[in-house]
Amino acid sequence: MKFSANLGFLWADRPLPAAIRAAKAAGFDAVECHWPYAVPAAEVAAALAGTGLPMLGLNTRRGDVAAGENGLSALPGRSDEARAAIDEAIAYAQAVGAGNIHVMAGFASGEASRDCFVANLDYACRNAASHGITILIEPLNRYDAPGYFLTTTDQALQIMDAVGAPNLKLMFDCYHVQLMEGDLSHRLETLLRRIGHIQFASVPDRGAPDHGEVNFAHVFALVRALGWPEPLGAEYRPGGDTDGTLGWLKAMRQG
Ligand SMILES: O=C(O)C(=O)[C@H](O)CO
Ligand SMILES: [Mg+2]
Repeated sequence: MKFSANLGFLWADRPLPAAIRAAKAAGFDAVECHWPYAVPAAEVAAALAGTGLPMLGLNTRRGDVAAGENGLSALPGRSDEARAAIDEAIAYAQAVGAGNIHVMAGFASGEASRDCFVANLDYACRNAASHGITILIEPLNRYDAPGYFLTTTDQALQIMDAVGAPNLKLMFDCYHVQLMEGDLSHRLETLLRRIGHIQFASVPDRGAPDHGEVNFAHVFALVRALGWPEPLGAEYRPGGDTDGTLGWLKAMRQG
């Protein structure tokens, strides 16, 4: 089983290059991040080369975070900014060798937002395709992100079908899916073909995957049995020193 450290949460107290080195030292197989844009891509690329870890993915900018924005691509009237964020993400992903970009929808609802999201995803997929980059969309749960445009896997599939691009996939975050829909095992089995990346955290507290209402030993074994070849993304809040939360990883390595 391979695992990716999400450096938006794990070792988030360290500069990104140091966090990449910490993930390597802890035994992760890959890393992924949220919004790396404050760090020059060359510094991230050098840390990746030094550790040999791949960067799996990153997110598009959220917009005006201080004003509470959480993505731009489903906001009618904001497509110029949304597409600039997509262009920026593609350039950064290319520079660090990341294969996935999560295009963030934002707080929105209704038909105009849906059409706007579909059009911006079409733009993202067309521009990412020539670089071999996959575009991801991720349903977020209503407790952490109330009012976010994309909340369920069914809605994500409808959007993906409307865009119709082969390089548009679902970010299946077990944490969000469990909170919104449950039935993780059946959903993983039936959606696997449409999934581009899998993430996890305990539910409901978004901690390490060694407690809470989801049995991750079962989920990991299922994903392995389904033949999923990619590292699974550990996207949990360590609530302190990350190294002190990695008992689950050591147990997986021993088992
Ligand atoms: O919140 C999540 O689960 C994510 O994966 C996003 O990348 C950050 O909003
Ligand atoms: Mg996630």
